[in-house]
Amino acid sequence: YEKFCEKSDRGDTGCDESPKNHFAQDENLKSLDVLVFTVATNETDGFQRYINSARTFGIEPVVLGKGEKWKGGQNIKLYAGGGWKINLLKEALKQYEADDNKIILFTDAYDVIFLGKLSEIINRFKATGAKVLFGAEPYCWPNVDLAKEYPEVEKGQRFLNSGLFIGYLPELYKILNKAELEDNDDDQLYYTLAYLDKEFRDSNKIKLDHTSEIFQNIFGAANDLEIVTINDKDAAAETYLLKNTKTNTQPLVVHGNGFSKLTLNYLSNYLPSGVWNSYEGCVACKHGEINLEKIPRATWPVVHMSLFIEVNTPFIEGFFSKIYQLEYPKERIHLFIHNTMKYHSVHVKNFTEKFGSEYLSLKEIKPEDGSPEWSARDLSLSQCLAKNCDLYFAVDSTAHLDNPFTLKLLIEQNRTVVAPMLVRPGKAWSNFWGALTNDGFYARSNDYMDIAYSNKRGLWNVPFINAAYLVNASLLKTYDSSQITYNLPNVDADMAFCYSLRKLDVFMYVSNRVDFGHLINYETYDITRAEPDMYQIFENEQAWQEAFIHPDYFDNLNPDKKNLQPCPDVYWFPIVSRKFTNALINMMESFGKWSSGNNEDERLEGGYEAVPTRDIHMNQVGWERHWLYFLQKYVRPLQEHVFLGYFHDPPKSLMNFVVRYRPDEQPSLRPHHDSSTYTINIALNEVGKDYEGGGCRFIRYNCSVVDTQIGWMLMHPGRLTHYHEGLLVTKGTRYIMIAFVDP
Ligand SMILES: O=C(O)CCC(=O)C(=O)O
Ligand SMILES: [Fe+2]
Repeated sequence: YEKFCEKSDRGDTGCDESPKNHFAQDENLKSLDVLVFTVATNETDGFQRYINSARTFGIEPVVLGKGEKWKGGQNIKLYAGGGWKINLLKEALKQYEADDNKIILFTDAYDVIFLGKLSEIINRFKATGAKVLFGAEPYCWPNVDLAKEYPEVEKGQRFLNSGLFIGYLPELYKILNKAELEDNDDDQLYYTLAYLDKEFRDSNKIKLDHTSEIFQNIFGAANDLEIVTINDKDAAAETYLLKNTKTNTQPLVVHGNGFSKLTLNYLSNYLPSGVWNSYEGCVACKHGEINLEKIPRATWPVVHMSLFIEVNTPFIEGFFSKIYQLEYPKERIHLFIHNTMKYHSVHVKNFTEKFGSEYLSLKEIKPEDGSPEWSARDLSLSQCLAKNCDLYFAVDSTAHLDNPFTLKLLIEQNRTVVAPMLVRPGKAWSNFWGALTNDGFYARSNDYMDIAYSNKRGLWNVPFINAAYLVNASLLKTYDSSQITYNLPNVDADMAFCYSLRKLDVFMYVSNRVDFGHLINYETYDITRAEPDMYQIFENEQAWQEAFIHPDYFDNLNPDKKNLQPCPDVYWFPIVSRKFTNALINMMESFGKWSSGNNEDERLEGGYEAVPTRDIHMNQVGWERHWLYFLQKYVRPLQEHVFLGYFHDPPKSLMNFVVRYRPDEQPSLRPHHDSSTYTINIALNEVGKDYEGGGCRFIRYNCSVVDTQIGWMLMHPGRLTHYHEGLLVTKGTRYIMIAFVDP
């Protein structure tokens, strides 16, 4: 399938296709009489990786079978191919028949990478004394019964693998012509029988690379392999080598045969040395990138953006606003929304009614439609094709794309499948898996934590992604809907999808080259509460702050900023957002059990309140822990900022409540001291609009704050100096949030 790089009608896309490797120059390459052959019908991700690794060392393999239909039989999944590979090679070598010194290196393509120079490969080959050398593996395949016919070995692997071999042309040619074989016969069996013919083996000096001097087949040997890091003081960056710790060798060609493809994918994040290093991050991820800025916006790829709301999700408004803020022309985006949650119908409606018409098209699947996740996801893939999309972009409601350039950057990355790395902040939970168990479930790779915490940045080939990812639609056009699907019995939709991609050897990349955003934790979300997002301060701190803290809050702490002081030692700060003030009022009014305003108060330890208000305590709505955390995290720093030298962490507060003043209920509060070291008093609604009158008067200073600002907080000492009263509310309802800190 095509990449944008190869689209001629897109003009100069800034594609950089050729890997450059400055330290791997092979000076001896030209003098070598070697030909490198491989077989590949399609330019898959694996093929691209193979070619890139070859070019790193200046190797240009001859690709046989390019563009043809695979004729190598059924066993493509287990071993890279069949007899067809042999017949292709035999045909290709015909033209060289008389050439005695010529050396032929054959490798599979999709699951192979080069780790070293061709001249070094030749040197090591010559040192073996073999005329033809095959790679070795621990399994006798495809015919186990032949195992006993193999010579015993002291060290290394005993059996032949046909994915990697090297030989002089005459001897190799003899092997290729030893017997007839059909295109769909097994190539490994063919070579095995040639090898097991002792007389033939000896006369043609056919050997196996038992100890992986050159060839490393991974299957069955993954535990023997280790990536070694070499920090050379004089080098610009560290180098990486593959080491076989069992044989103590450093192989030069590595083959992810059988079920070891994922191991090869892991290794190829670091190998060949130069694709990634800790100074520059990923070097290889620049290959094939495009630059959208070089293309007129009106011709930017058409994206089918599919949003999935499969769980009740905190901060869904934030989710939608980040989707809306993505830096991409909306007239190039088809929007598809699958919502299974009735609770979110109103949020979806708010978004689509306001912004839906800006998109190229809009399709919505509602909870009433009752379609299961996999079918909605499969449908969205086929919608993408029906709309002739260039790209498919899936985003789950738990994925907050904080970086507005996310979509654009992913497109520019220009990979078949790429996900922006998203994590639950401070947690190891992310939207990718570094490794898989044998039965396809989560396993942790060695580098998982380093990637999840962005200690290592790059573009990582991984076996599982979810929550947000971009798929090049040419992939969807290449395979049919039974091959790429979210529908698989007994597995959830994401796992089914990734399984289909793995089966097709499509690479899934996750990028943390920059910060893209974060994941929402939905596990404790309780939609039976009024304002459930308010209760998410612990689970989703970052989103909570974004939603509920005043946009100017952090400016309060700026040393150059003069904090407002409307009365002596009464400080005034913006602290919470309108979302917060609305939510807190709603929490209290939904609960509704306002106190009587009498002195008797059974909520208090002493049962008596000298200066009662009409109020509801935070613990009555199950929000006390949250409030105390808010005090510690957002209020305490302000206190330390203005009342110097007083430290009390965490702040204590027993009395935390919302007060309601009304002309016909309790309209004012008589002069009093608070039993606090300091008191905070947050205005929850708007004077002049929601009520008239009100405010707080500090009697000793004859100073009143009456022009209170919604979301702003007064902070004042509680005792002795700051004798105060609540002024009369003459109309409407006034709400304030009060806490007596450090009583
Ligand atoms: O109405 C005001 O702003 C003051 C309230 C107050 O002093 C209190 O609740 O202790
Ligand atoms: Fe007070």
